[in-house]
Amino acid sequence: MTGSDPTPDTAAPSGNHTTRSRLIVLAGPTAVGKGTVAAAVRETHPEVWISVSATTRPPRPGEENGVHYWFVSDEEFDAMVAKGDLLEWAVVHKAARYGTPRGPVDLALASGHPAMLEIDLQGARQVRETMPEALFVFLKPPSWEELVRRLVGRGTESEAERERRLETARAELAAESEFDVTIVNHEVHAAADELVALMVGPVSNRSD
Ligand SMILES: Nc1ncnc2c1ncn2[C@@H]1O[C@H](COP(=O)(O)OP(=O)(O)OP(=O)(O)O)[C@@H](O)[C@H]1O
Ligand SMILES: Nc1nc2c(ncn2[C@@H]2O[C@H](COP(=O)(O)O)[C@@H](O)[C@H]2O)c(=O)[nH]1
Repeated sequence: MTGSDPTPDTAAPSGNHTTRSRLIVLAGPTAVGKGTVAAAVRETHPEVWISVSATTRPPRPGEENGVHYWFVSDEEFDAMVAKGDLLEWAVVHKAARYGTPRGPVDLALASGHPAMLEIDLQGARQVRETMPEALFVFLKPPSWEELVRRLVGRGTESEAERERRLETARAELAAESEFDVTIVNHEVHAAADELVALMVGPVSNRSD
Protein backbone atom coordinates (compact mmCIF):
# COMPACT_ATOMS: atom_id res chain seq x y z
CA MET A 1 0.00 0.00 0.00
CA THR A 2 1.33 3.45 -0.79
CA GLY A 3 0.34 6.97 0.16
CA SER A 4 -3.33 7.07 1.04
CA ASP A 5 -4.16 4.05 -1.12
CA PRO A 6 -5.48 1.23 1.06
CA THR A 7 -5.04 -1.36 -1.72
CA PRO A 8 -2.68 -4.02 -0.39
CA ASP A 9 0.47 -4.30 -2.50
CA THR A 10 3.13 -4.17 0.19
CA ALA A 11 5.93 -6.70 0.08
CA ALA A 12 7.10 -8.17 3.35
CA PRO A 13 10.62 -7.17 4.43
CA SER A 14 13.42 -9.24 2.97
CA GLY A 15 16.69 -10.44 4.48
CA ASN A 16 18.17 -13.44 6.21
CA HIS A 17 16.52 -14.79 9.27
CA THR A 18 16.60 -18.00 11.18
CA THR A 19 13.05 -18.00 12.46
CA ARG A 20 10.41 -20.36 11.08
CA SER A 21 7.31 -18.93 9.52
CA ARG A 22 4.30 -18.76 11.76
CA LEU A 23 1.27 -16.53 11.88
CA ILE A 24 0.68 -15.17 15.36
CA VAL A 25 -2.66 -13.58 16.20
CA LEU A 26 -2.32 -11.30 19.21
CA ALA A 27 -5.49 -10.22 20.99
CA GLY A 28 -6.50 -9.03 24.43
CA PRO A 29 -8.54 -6.33 26.13
CA THR A 30 -8.23 -2.64 25.47
CA ALA A 31 -5.12 -0.98 26.90
CA VAL A 32 -3.50 -4.24 27.97
CA GLY A 33 -0.54 -3.15 25.85
CA LYS A 34 -0.94 -5.00 22.53
CA GLY A 35 0.26 -2.03 20.48
CA THR A 36 3.12 -1.29 22.86
CA VAL A 37 4.30 -4.91 22.89
CA ALA A 38 3.96 -5.11 19.09
CA ALA A 39 6.10 -1.95 18.79
CA ALA A 40 8.75 -3.54 21.03
CA VAL A 41 8.77 -6.63 18.80
CA ARG A 42 9.10 -4.41 15.72
CA GLU A 43 12.05 -2.62 17.27
CA THR A 44 13.99 -5.65 18.45
CA HIS A 45 12.96 -8.13 15.73
CA PRO A 46 12.55 -6.30 12.41
CA GLU A 47 12.32 -9.68 10.66
CA VAL A 48 8.86 -10.11 12.19
CA TRP A 49 6.28 -8.67 9.82
CA ILE A 50 3.40 -6.91 11.59
CA SER A 51 0.17 -6.23 9.76
CA VAL A 52 -1.12 -2.67 9.44
CA SER A 53 -4.90 -2.69 9.81
CA ALA A 54 -7.42 -0.51 8.05
CA THR A 55 -9.79 1.44 10.28
CA THR A 56 -12.60 3.95 10.01
CA ARG A 57 -11.68 5.57 13.32
CA PRO A 58 -9.93 8.95 13.14
CA PRO A 59 -6.20 9.09 13.88
CA ARG A 60 -5.03 9.96 17.39
CA PRO A 61 -2.40 12.67 17.73
CA GLY A 62 0.89 11.24 16.47
CA GLU A 63 -0.65 8.35 14.55
CA GLU A 64 0.47 8.11 10.92
CA ASN A 65 -1.40 6.71 7.95
CA GLY A 66 0.23 3.48 6.80
CA VAL A 67 2.27 3.16 10.00
CA HIS A 68 -0.23 2.77 12.83
CA TYR A 69 -3.26 2.15 10.63
CA TRP A 70 -4.59 2.79 7.18
CA PHE A 71 -7.16 5.45 8.05
CA VAL A 72 -9.99 5.06 5.57
CA SER A 73 -13.48 6.46 5.06
CA ASP A 74 -16.63 4.36 5.50
CA GLU A 75 -16.90 4.18 1.72
CA GLU A 76 -13.32 2.98 1.30
CA PHE A 77 -13.86 0.35 4.01
CA ASP A 78 -17.08 -0.79 2.28
CA ALA A 79 -15.12 -1.19 -0.96
CA MET A 80 -12.41 -3.27 0.72
CA VAL A 81 -15.09 -5.56 2.20
CA ALA A 82 -16.91 -5.84 -1.14
CA LYS A 83 -13.71 -6.76 -3.01
CA GLY A 84 -12.80 -9.42 -0.44
CA ASP A 85 -9.61 -7.51 0.40
CA LEU A 86 -9.94 -8.10 4.14
CA LEU A 87 -8.89 -11.31 5.85
CA GLU A 88 -11.20 -10.38 8.73
CA TRP A 89 -12.97 -7.30 9.98
CA ALA A 90 -15.18 -6.21 12.84
CA VAL A 91 -16.93 -3.30 14.49
CA VAL A 92 -14.89 -2.82 17.66
CA HIS A 93 -16.11 -1.16 20.87
CA LYS A 94 -19.36 -0.32 19.03
CA ALA A 95 -17.44 2.58 17.57
CA ALA A 96 -15.52 1.95 14.33
CA ARG A 97 -14.62 -0.75 11.85
CA TYR A 98 -11.19 -2.38 11.78
CA GLY A 99 -9.88 -4.97 9.32
CA THR A 100 -6.77 -6.83 8.23
CA PRO A 101 -5.75 -6.33 4.57
CA ARG A 102 -5.38 -9.83 3.17
CA GLY A 103 -2.73 -9.29 0.46
CA PRO A 104 0.16 -8.22 2.70
CA VAL A 105 -0.47 -11.17 5.06
CA ASP A 106 -0.32 -13.61 2.15
CA LEU A 107 2.89 -11.99 0.90
CA ALA A 108 4.54 -12.09 4.29
CA LEU A 109 3.69 -15.74 4.83
CA ALA A 110 4.71 -16.69 1.28
CA SER A 111 8.10 -15.04 1.83
CA GLY A 112 8.66 -17.18 4.91
CA HIS A 113 8.66 -14.36 7.45
CA PRO A 114 7.00 -14.73 10.81
CA ALA A 115 3.93 -12.55 10.74
CA MET A 116 1.73 -11.04 13.40
CA LEU A 117 -1.78 -9.61 13.50
CA GLU A 118 -2.85 -7.44 16.42
CA ILE A 119 -6.63 -7.60 16.37
CA ASP A 120 -9.72 -7.88 18.57
CA LEU A 121 -11.50 -11.03 19.76
CA GLN A 122 -14.09 -11.01 16.97
CA GLY A 123 -11.33 -10.81 14.36
CA ALA A 124 -9.34 -13.56 16.08
CA ARG A 125 -12.38 -15.82 15.95
CA GLN A 126 -12.72 -15.17 12.20
CA VAL A 127 -9.06 -15.96 11.56
CA ARG A 128 -9.42 -19.13 13.63
CA GLU A 129 -12.06 -20.24 11.09
CA THR A 130 -10.01 -19.47 7.98
CA MET A 131 -6.43 -20.03 9.22
CA PRO A 132 -6.64 -22.55 12.07
CA GLU A 133 -2.91 -23.20 11.71
CA ALA A 134 -2.17 -19.76 13.18
CA LEU A 135 -1.12 -19.45 16.81
CA PHE A 136 -3.60 -17.48 18.93
CA VAL A 137 -2.02 -15.52 21.78
CA PHE A 138 -3.96 -13.77 24.50
CA LEU A 139 -2.29 -10.79 26.14
CA LYS A 140 -3.57 -10.43 29.69
CA PRO A 141 -3.17 -7.60 32.21
CA PRO A 142 -1.64 -8.29 35.63
CA SER A 143 -5.01 -7.25 37.15
CA TRP A 144 -8.26 -5.47 36.29
CA GLU A 145 -7.13 -2.43 38.28
CA GLU A 146 -3.90 -2.21 36.27
CA LEU A 147 -5.88 -2.46 33.02
CA VAL A 148 -8.06 0.49 34.07
CA ARG A 149 -4.93 2.39 35.13
CA ARG A 150 -3.35 1.85 31.70
CA LEU A 151 -6.49 2.90 29.85
CA VAL A 152 -6.90 6.06 31.93
CA GLY A 153 -3.16 6.74 31.81
CA ARG A 154 -3.09 6.55 28.01
CA GLY A 155 -5.47 9.48 27.99
CA THR A 156 -6.74 8.97 24.45
CA GLU A 157 -10.43 8.30 25.13
CA SER A 158 -13.27 10.24 26.68
CA GLU A 159 -14.88 8.91 29.86
CA ALA A 160 -17.81 7.54 27.81
CA GLU A 161 -15.47 5.80 25.36
CA ARG A 162 -13.43 4.35 28.24
CA GLU A 163 -16.63 2.88 29.74
CA ARG A 164 -17.50 1.32 26.38
CA ARG A 165 -14.01 -0.14 26.03
CA LEU A 166 -14.07 -1.58 29.55
CA GLU A 167 -17.42 -3.22 28.83
CA THR A 168 -15.83 -4.96 25.81
CA ALA A 169 -12.77 -5.78 27.94
CA ARG A 170 -14.87 -7.81 30.40
CA ALA A 171 -16.15 -10.01 27.56
CA GLU A 172 -12.67 -10.33 26.05
CA LEU A 173 -11.11 -11.40 29.36
CA ALA A 174 -13.74 -14.11 29.65
CA ALA A 175 -12.59 -15.55 26.31
CA GLU A 176 -8.99 -16.24 27.36
CA SER A 177 -9.44 -20.02 27.21
CA GLU A 178 -10.19 -19.82 23.46
CA PHE A 179 -6.54 -18.91 22.89
CA ASP A 180 -3.58 -21.27 22.53
CA VAL A 181 -1.25 -19.32 24.79
CA THR A 182 -1.57 -16.56 27.41
CA ILE A 183 1.13 -13.96 28.05
CA VAL A 184 0.72 -11.66 31.07
CA ASN A 185 1.97 -8.18 30.21
CA HIS A 186 3.76 -7.29 33.44
CA GLU A 187 6.63 -5.66 31.58
CA VAL A 188 6.72 -4.70 27.91
CA HIS A 189 10.07 -6.16 26.86
CA ALA A 190 9.54 -9.39 28.78
CA ALA A 191 6.15 -9.83 27.08
CA ALA A 192 7.68 -9.03 23.68
CA ASP A 193 10.43 -11.62 24.27
CA GLU A 194 7.82 -14.24 25.20
CA LEU A 195 5.94 -13.46 22.02
CA VAL A 196 9.03 -13.72 19.82
CA ALA A 197 9.97 -17.00 21.50
CA LEU A 198 6.67 -18.42 20.25
CA MET A 199 7.69 -17.59 16.68
CA VAL A 200 11.12 -19.16 16.84
CA GLY A 201 10.78 -22.09 19.18
CA PRO A 202 8.54 -25.02 20.04
CA VAL A 203 5.18 -24.10 21.47
CA SER A 204 3.74 -25.48 24.64
CA ASN A 205 0.04 -24.76 24.39
CA ARG A 206 -3.06 -25.42 26.47
CA SER A 207 -3.63 -28.86 25.01
CA ASP A 208 -0.13 -30.16 25.95
N1 LIG B 1 3.75 -3.62 30.64
C1 LIG B 1 3.26 -2.38 30.78
N2 LIG B 1 3.41 -1.72 31.95
C2 LIG B 1 2.90 -0.48 32.12
N3 LIG B 1 2.25 0.22 31.16
C3 LIG B 1 2.08 -0.41 29.97
C4 LIG B 1 2.57 -1.72 29.72
N4 LIG B 1 2.24 -2.07 28.46
C5 LIG B 1 1.57 -1.02 27.94
N5 LIG B 1 1.49 -0.01 28.84
C6 LIG B 1 0.80 1.28 28.67
O1 LIG B 1 -0.59 1.01 28.65
C7 LIG B 1 -1.25 1.90 27.75
C8 LIG B 1 -2.05 1.09 26.75
O2 LIG B 1 -1.16 0.41 25.87
P1 LIG B 1 -1.54 0.12 24.35
O3 LIG B 1 -2.08 1.37 23.73
O4 LIG B 1 -0.35 -0.51 23.73
O5 LIG B 1 -2.70 -0.92 24.55
P2 LIG B 1 -3.57 -1.73 23.47
O6 LIG B 1 -3.79 -3.08 24.04
O7 LIG B 1 -2.92 -1.64 22.14
O8 LIG B 1 -4.90 -0.90 23.51
P3 LIG B 1 -6.18 -0.85 22.50
O9 LIG B 1 -6.72 -2.22 22.36
O10 LIG B 1 -7.11 0.07 23.23
O11 LIG B 1 -5.69 -0.27 21.22
C9 LIG B 1 -0.18 2.78 27.13
O12 LIG B 1 -0.13 4.02 27.79
C10 LIG B 1 1.11 1.98 27.35
O13 LIG B 1 2.24 2.81 27.45
N1 LIG C 1 -10.84 -7.22 14.23
C1 LIG C 1 -9.85 -6.33 14.18
N2 LIG C 1 -9.54 -5.60 15.27
C2 LIG C 1 -8.52 -4.74 15.16
C3 LIG C 1 -7.79 -4.56 13.99
N3 LIG C 1 -6.86 -3.61 14.20
C4 LIG C 1 -6.97 -3.23 15.47
N4 LIG C 1 -7.98 -3.91 16.06
C5 LIG C 1 -8.44 -3.81 17.46
O1 LIG C 1 -9.24 -2.68 17.65
C6 LIG C 1 -9.20 -2.32 19.02
C7 LIG C 1 -9.14 -0.83 19.18
O2 LIG C 1 -7.97 -0.32 18.66
P1 LIG C 1 -7.58 1.22 18.87
O3 LIG C 1 -6.34 1.43 18.04
O4 LIG C 1 -8.75 2.05 18.43
O5 LIG C 1 -7.32 1.40 20.35
C8 LIG C 1 -8.01 -3.08 19.61
O6 LIG C 1 -8.53 -4.15 20.37
C9 LIG C 1 -7.30 -3.61 18.42
O7 LIG C 1 -6.63 -4.83 18.68
C10 LIG C 1 -8.15 -5.34 12.86
O8 LIG C 1 -7.56 -5.26 11.77
N5 LIG C 1 -9.17 -6.19 13.00
